[in-house]
Amino acid sequence: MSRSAPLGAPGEARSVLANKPFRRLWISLSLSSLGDWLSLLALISLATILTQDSAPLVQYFAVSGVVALKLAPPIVLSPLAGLLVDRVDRRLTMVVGHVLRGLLYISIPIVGELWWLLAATFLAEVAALFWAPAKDATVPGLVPKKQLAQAEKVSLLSTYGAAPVAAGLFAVLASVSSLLGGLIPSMGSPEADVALYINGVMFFAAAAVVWGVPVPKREAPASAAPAAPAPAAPPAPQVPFDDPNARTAPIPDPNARTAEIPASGDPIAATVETPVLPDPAELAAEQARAKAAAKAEWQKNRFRPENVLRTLWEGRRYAKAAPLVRGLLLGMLAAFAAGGAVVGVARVLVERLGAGNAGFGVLFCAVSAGMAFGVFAGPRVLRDFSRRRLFGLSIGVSGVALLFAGLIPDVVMAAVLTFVVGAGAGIAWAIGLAILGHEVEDDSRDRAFGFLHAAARVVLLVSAAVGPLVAGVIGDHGFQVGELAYDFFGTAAVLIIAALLTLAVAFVSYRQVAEETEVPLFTELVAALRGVPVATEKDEERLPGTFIVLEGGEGAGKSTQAGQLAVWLRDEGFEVVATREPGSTKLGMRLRALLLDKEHTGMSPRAEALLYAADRADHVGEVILPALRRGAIVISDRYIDSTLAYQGAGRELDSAEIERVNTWATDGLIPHLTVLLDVPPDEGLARLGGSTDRIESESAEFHTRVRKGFRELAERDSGRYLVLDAREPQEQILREIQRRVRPLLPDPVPQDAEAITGMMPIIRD
Ligand SMILES: Nc1ncnc2c1ncn2[C@@H]1O[C@H](COP(=O)(O)OP(=O)(O)OP(=O)(O)O)[C@@H](O)[C@H]1O
Ligand SMILES: Cc1cn([C@H]2C[C@H](O)[C@@H](COP(=O)(O)O)O2)c(=O)[nH]c1=O
Repeated sequence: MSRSAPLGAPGEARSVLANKPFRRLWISLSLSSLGDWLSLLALISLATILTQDSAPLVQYFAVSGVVALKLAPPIVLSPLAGLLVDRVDRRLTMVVGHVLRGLLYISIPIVGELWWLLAATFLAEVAALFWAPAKDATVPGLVPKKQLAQAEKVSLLSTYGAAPVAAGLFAVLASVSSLLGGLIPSMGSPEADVALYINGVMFFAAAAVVWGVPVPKREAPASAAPAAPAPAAPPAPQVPFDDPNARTAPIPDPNARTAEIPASGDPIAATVETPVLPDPAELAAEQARAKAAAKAEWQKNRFRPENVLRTLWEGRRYAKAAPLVRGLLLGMLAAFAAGGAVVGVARVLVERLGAGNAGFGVLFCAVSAGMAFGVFAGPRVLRDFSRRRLFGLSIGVSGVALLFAGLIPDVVMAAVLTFVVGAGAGIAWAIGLAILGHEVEDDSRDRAFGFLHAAARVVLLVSAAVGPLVAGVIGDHGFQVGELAYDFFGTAAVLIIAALLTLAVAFVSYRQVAEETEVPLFTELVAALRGVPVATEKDEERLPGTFIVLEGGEGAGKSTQAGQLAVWLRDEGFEVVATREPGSTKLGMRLRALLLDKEHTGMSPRAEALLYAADRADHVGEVILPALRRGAIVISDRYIDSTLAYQGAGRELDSAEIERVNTWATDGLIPHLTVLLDVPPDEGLARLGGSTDRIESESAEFHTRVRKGFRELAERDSGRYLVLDAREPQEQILREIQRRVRPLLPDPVPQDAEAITGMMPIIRD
């Protein structure tokens, strides 16, 4: 998954939903998502009710079984779906999947037996396995490429937004049924049954809606045509694949991300027609080439449903990644585990607290709404507080809330506290994704996010399924201390254990993720709560921006790298000011002309040093400091070290004096990072070609001294320098610079929280 663009204004969401075929698919998805969440609640609840007269351990096992059977199939069996999705009619797959699920859910309350509840849950999930990839493979054919990211986000929003809605609906159903149960005692509490019937109806409605989606016919990939047919050969037929039932005109799909294989299983058979060629051997060779090319193209483009286990296996190296990435992954997964523990034990917990299904709905609603709140509000909370610190802290807050939810046997408190658990997890998820997006290199970002999503699903499954088992093993206990009676439930013990583990992870990831700073945590927190900047001793420490300088001899590639770096950082969403010395201000331009004009050959070295310092003073005052105060990233092509190397080492002036003059000229502003591009002078000068200016035309000895001067400066202050061999390829140099720059960047918190929801792991659909 790429770091997708934010959903943007609601208008953009509307524009993708204005597309009627996609809107139908989305409505179908929303209905089935709502049904999915509702079924999770109803099934857990029904399993608890069906086992209420059995031993507590049986009840815990039943709940755990439902959770496992509901969440495991998409993880374990996803490769199966991949075998079929490119081979069968997608619309039919979606319709049949929905109808089957509807029938299965309706059958559960009719049969009314635990074994069938578990079996039907599993079968419904197997049916869902095929719907999801069929839907995913259909979207690119319905939506223009530029709206694909929006389509994906709209889908994810309705998938996750459905969770609190379903929980609220379930709580309302439970309240209504207990009200009616009070009036008509023989009625019992049929809310779980009713929820499953409603569920069935929702899936039937989803099937009816998706039946009307005009799943586009596909054209054969262009490369499937014979590569170079003889003039007499007819053009390759554009054989439409897919959907014999299509009732509407095929939608042309210039952006198709997917290619389909015909029913025969041979991607080529339908696309290569025998041209009339004079030489049969040549024709056969031609056809073989075309077939191989088309097959390669199909392989490249064919839709691949997510294979969770493979993604996990391929991404295992992230467990050994740098501490920062490791800390982020660990913390985000712990946040998910905390939420999973609540979901797993909530139903039995509320029963112990005497709240029943309504309480379960409220608790589920609280944790899912808390998570949604955290994800949306997280980036806006404590804007002046370090995101890296907030990451660990919010996991810690989740842990503390979970601890109290376990300790206080009260359903109202449990609802409030589980909301806090969800909110903390949501904030950590949002911040973690934003930081991870900047930490991981562009080319491995997709894999890192894929790994995170896959791991999050497994963690959720394990925590939600194992929680009830542990609760069953611990059992429920009552304590009597004098007059005081305290009921301690197995479910509460699970919450406490989960809380302690979450707190331990919060501590570890805080240490790995939070940057080292002299500002104490409490001071920063108080300042952020009051909305004032943290008071520090030195003025420059207050500058929120980042100052990066590129140095080196003539033709080393400074301007090239400065430009590339600026492009990358702007792409990452930062304000970047790319500048250079001498000559970035009005006065500086005149000074540059004076300094580089060969008319002034023989200028006194001190005058030369002072003119460069004058240019720098103006540059710092007019360009660099204002940008750093705004929080921008300033990239300067040359700075003080150039004077130390050229006028100090090159002209053999006293470097301490040069430093003093320049400290005064710049008010002591030093860069956060200086990248030295080291190149032998003759190679660098050869790159420039053409006419030379006053400094470039200095002697070879002069340039050799300059190079040596730069290298000595870097050795003296190696922590602030990155020295690179400027003879390496430009792309490699840029990668090295990016690697070094990443940790210096300000906290990347996107303004659009939707960008983060778009990165939630797909747990269902
Ligand atoms: N790594 C590299 N390998 C080969 N050529 C490069 C490399 N980097 C830049 N160049 C080429 O070298 C030439 C000089 O590059 P550039 O202008 O970026 O250098 P510079 O250090 O800014 O020069 P100046 O000394 O004028 O400030 C350009 O033609 C550029 O394309
Ligand atoms: C800042 C600074 C520069 N120089 C020299 C180095 C170069 O020859 C020119 C600047 O031109 P560029 O090719 O655009 O980099 O000026 C110097 O001698 N001292 C300095 O402080």
